[in-house]
Amino acid sequence: MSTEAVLELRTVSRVHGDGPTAVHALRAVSLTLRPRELVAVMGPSGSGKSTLLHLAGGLDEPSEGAVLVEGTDLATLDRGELAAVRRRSLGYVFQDLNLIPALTAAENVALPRELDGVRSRAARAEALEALTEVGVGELADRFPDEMSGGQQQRVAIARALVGPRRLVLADEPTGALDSKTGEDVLRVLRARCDAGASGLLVTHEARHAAWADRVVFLRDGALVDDTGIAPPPEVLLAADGRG
Ligand SMILES: Nc1ncnc2c1ncn2[C@@H]1O[C@H](COP(=O)(O)OP(=O)(O)OP(=O)(O)O)[C@@H](O)[C@H]1O
Repeated sequence: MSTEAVLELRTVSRVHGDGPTAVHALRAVSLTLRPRELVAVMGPSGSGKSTLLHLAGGLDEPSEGAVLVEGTDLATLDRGELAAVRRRSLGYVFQDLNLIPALTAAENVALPRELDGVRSRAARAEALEALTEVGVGELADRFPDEMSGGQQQRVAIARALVGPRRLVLADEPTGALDSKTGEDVLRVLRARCDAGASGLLVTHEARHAAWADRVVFLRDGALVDDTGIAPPPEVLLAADGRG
């Protein structure tokens, strides 16, 4: 297994606007994710967590610094190439799931693969595999409104993981799920990282961050700890009991 960084942020800053009203959403953040690593990002509201995730996923561009996905600086890519990296290497799980209501679970999961040129029969097979991996294989032919919130969330994770993607970006993926279902979703994410992917997980909850290998903290756009040495005590306690 390669130990090359799957994601590397090199002294990345993001400033919105300019002059006295400029907002420094991120300040000189450096962060490296290696294969199999799940890193949690915590910090108060407005500290820059979503901005970090958007930059990592090529949905936003840094004002300074560089974002590298599997060794490629995203700034060197044209629009088409960036779109291809986003489809092939990256998976997103956001709070609003963005499942397409008119498509079944399997069709939702297969869609990004078909957009990437995979034949529909092969894309469906990949989708079934991804759905089975997250424990909802038997719901493949149901529509989103025929599933519970937790089941829909698993479908969204399957869609983020389908095919050869190696980097999963999750912004509060447990959203409004009850705590049991939320834990299940994190267990799936953890298992996927153990199987070779890398994950960046934004969360407000220390017990969710406990699933991560490392926890990094943002404050006013700056990383205040990237060592994992000094997370809050509750994170350490919870990590000990990780299932
Ligand atoms: N498009 C934008 N224009 C101006 N300011 C922005 C923009 N996007 C984000 N910001 C500002 O950048 C800062 C970081 O925002 P971000 O959404 O990354 O924080 P967050 O930690 O994810 O917050 P939350 O936990 O509330 O979701 C905030 O001050 C926010 O108001």
